[in-house]
Amino acid sequence: MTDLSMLVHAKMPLAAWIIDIEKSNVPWCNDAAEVLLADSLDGIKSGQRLIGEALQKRFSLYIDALELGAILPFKWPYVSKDGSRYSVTGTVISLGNGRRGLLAEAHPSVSTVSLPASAIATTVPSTLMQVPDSPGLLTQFKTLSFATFYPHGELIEASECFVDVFGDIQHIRDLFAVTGAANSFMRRIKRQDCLSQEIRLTSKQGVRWYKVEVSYHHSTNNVYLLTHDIQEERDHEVALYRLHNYDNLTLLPNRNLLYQQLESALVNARKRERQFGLLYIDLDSFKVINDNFGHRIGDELIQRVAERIKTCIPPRACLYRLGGDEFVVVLENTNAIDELEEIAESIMQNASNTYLVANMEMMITASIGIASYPQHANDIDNLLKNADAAMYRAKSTGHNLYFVYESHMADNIDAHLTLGGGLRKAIDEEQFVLHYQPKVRLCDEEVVGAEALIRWVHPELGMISPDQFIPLAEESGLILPLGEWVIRRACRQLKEWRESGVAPLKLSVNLSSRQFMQADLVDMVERVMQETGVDPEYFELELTESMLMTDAQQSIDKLHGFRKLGLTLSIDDFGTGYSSLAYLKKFPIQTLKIDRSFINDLGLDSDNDAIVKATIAMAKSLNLKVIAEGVETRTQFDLLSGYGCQEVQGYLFSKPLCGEEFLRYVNSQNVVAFA
Ligand SMILES: Nc1nc2c(ncn2[C@@H]2O[C@H](COP(=O)(O)O[C@H]3[C@@H](O)[C@H](n4cnc5c(=O)[nH]c(N)nc54)O[C@@H]3COP(=O)(O)O)[C@@H](O)[C@H]2O)c(=O)[nH]1
Repeated sequence: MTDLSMLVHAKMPLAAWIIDIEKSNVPWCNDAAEVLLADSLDGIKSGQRLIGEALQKRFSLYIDALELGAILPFKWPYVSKDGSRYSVTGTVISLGNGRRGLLAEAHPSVSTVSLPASAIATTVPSTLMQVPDSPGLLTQFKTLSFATFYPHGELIEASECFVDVFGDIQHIRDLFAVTGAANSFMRRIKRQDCLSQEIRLTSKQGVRWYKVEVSYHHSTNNVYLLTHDIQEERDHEVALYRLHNYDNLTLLPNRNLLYQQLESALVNARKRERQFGLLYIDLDSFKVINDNFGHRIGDELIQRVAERIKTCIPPRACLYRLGGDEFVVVLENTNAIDELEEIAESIMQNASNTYLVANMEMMITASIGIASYPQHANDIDNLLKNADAAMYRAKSTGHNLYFVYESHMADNIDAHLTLGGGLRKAIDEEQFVLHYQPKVRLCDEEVVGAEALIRWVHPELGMISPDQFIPLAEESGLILPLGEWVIRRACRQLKEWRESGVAPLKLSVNLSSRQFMQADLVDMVERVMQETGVDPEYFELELTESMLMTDAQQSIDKLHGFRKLGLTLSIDDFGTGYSSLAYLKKFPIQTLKIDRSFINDLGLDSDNDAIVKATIAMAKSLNLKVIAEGVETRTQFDLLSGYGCQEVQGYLFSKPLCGEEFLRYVNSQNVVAFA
């Protein structure tokens, strides 16, 4: 049982009923009493609940006592059909016109006395106590909030508990904030005789939720009202609703509410022949922030981003957080995709700015996918899937972009998902090859090295890029055997080139983060190098800043392990992560590779130029070699040369080539080196 259901159970209303002593019937009982007394009362029907014969006899004893002037509150045990024990307390109340009744309430009992279920109403009273005579007898009633009214609503009598809760009211309408509500309530009671309802009443504590059980009894012409405060349950229900439907961190509606809004948007759009659309937003490289600064900072950034996105969308659009770094914006009643694109642009311009988090200026960008009903899908699941596919395309094309869905994008995603299944088989069947991209020395344009880049030659899908399957290999853990295969294949290739007389070239391989965390990584590399007999001086590992910063101290130990083997180490994609200068000095690395995002706009964006110049200067001061990746134009090459960069890699010289093509390329370029 959950905490909430236990609480609700504990708050179950007490069973309460009124006994008309003279008529020996029960003019009123609440729902709980109806369940509890089902076996003991004959024909429990509204207004016709008759007391059984045995009970009638016992009551006559009590009536006698009353006539002798004693007002006796009753206490008697009661055992329900399921064996639960209760202590029933009876209190004399006025039924109007000088008639008396007994208001009985059953409290769960801790008593161990076991009595048959039929012992409902009276054994001889266990406690006899003198209480003041009517009026005001009901005021003795301490635990139940109960009141009787004349049919027009004037109060006859209220229990002490009722007065504590609602104050000294004169009329039933005093319980209602609005008179109209009171009148319609009274009309309903007369129509239905009895009703049980959850409503808001004005109490001394303010307006609160109550469960009211009301009964109009024709023979006494009285209205009986019992109230249970259910505000706490309502608060818990609201809290539970919030928990299920809102994101705790950003307080934005979550996936549940997203689906609800999309379902209703779909119904409206179909009915009115309108369109609606959504933007699927995923923050770029958010993992890097979490990994480097911890989840507390990551969470704070997510909150800031959510606030920023909210300011970039029109008031009629709704923002949801799906979890992690994923958000969705829904825009209903739109007739143009342009409107969705405008929102995407506004998010990219405003959200992709700096955020002040924990006294640090942080930058984050977002990739956005757009899909709209009915152009891109006819149902909710496909609409979300297609917006996700467009977002995925934006992410794989570069960051801080948005794409509107096109049908081929879903094919890519489908392929992406089916690739996962084939990966294990592909490793077993060695469906992979390495391609090699030359690294060129700037001063003389000689090829001095290469980067080994994996490709999957899929039997049906053809050549698949590592961007598509490396993340899957990481997720599934298959990156470990795959990574080992890459290192072994690269070492063999290096050995083959050396044996066939190629001048010494430094060959680098990429390590993935999961691979870098592998406990026996250094041992594995050492084993493969010994096995293949490669000269460690010509073998290099490329690692990213985020990998190293995840656990900087452990990284330093691991890097020293590699250095002891004699190989060199390079930081890849430099500038995109968050490595600090202090750590850079401690990492035993030899090379910085400037990320191609800085090279793209070289000469066009003064900020990028400044970053590249500063990186080169810093690398020099740390005695590190600098290589620039993604060099595609002569202008970029010349600028890098002017800034003092030592090596370049990029399409200006060559795309990654298969082993044979690479050899041909090197032979054609390095006339001098391969004498
Ligand atoms: N863990 C491993 N990761 C690997 C391995 N092989 C590759 N990768 C990573 O996959 C990413 C994509 O690689 P790829 O598609 O091979 O792209 C590389 C180059 O083709 C591309 N490049 C190089 N020059 C240019 C250029 O001038 N323009 C341009 N648009 N692209 C260019 O860059 C990729 C190399 O990047 P990097 O590794 O950062 O030097 C990529 O992240 C690979 O790292 C593997 O075996 N294991």
